[in-house]
Amino acid sequence: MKILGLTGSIGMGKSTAAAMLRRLLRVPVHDADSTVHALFARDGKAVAAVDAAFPGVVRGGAVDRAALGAKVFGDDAALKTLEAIVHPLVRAAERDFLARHRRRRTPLVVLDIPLLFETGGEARCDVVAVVSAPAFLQAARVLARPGMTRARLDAVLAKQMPDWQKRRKADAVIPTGLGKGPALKRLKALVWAVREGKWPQMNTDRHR
Ligand SMILES: CC(C)(COP(=O)(O)OP(=O)(O)OC[C@H]1O[C@@H](n2cnc3c(N)ncnc32)[C@H](O)[C@@H]1O)[C@@H](O)C(=O)NCCC(=O)NCCS
Ligand SMILES: Nc1ncnc2c1ncn2[C@@H]1O[C@H](COP(=O)(O)OP(=O)(O)OP(=O)(O)O)[C@@H](O)[C@H]1O
Repeated sequence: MKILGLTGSIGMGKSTAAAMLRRLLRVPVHDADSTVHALFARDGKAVAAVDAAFPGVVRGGAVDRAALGAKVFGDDAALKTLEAIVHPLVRAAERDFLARHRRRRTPLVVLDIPLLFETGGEARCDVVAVVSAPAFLQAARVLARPGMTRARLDAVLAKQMPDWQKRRKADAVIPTGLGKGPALKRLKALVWAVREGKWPQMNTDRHR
């Protein structure tokens, strides 16, 4: 089974690319962000631990993500505490997903992980694709979200590897600044190449 890692900085179009892979190209996708959302929902596995570490952010039995985000982006120690709670649970869900698809002999799966390079996740992938768009488009997309401010965007960006570095480490770059058609075309070509074993044309930087 081949594992394609999908990553990209905030607002670069990762969720859109993941939806294309899943719905249009029929590749099973494991989405780290939605795993986190499930862990934080009512009865989610991380609710009690988050409540203990960040009093006041659990409301009605679920984690208020906006309130938690306001506490952790800009406070390195708090973000580390949160990551220590969340990341092992996300990894466990990912392991279950991979084991299920290995049993089914699925030829190709996607791991959609926002912090793939930041957490060394490329070691678990055969090929890594990065979604990327110019910074002005990224900012416009993110600032259009309700409750988002320039300061919050800067605080998140400060905790992520810069886009240029991700592009340099990736095996493939999916442009998302040119519209959905070109992004889908590139994803389609990539999926075909990985399935056929015509990839990777190894990016040696990644393996140094
Ligand atoms: C702080 C939280 C509650 C904010 O939730 P919210 O729904 O408002 O935002 P969302 O999850 O969509 O993230 C917004 C952007 O921030 C980025 N981001 C999220 N967590 C981190 C982090 N630990 N470091 C850097 N960037 C991050 C995401 O990639 C995304 O681009 C949430 O992001 C979270 O729990 N983060 C810690 C867990 C984590 O590391 N998740 C990343 C993938 S496992
Ligand atoms: N290929 C594309 N062409 C045009 N618009 C796009 C493309 N990909 C994404 N977008 C738009 O950019 C915005 C952000 O996309 P998306 O939610 O997929 O980003 P993301 O990387 O998942 O963000 P985050 O990491 O913050 O969750 C959305 O409004 C989406 O419609």
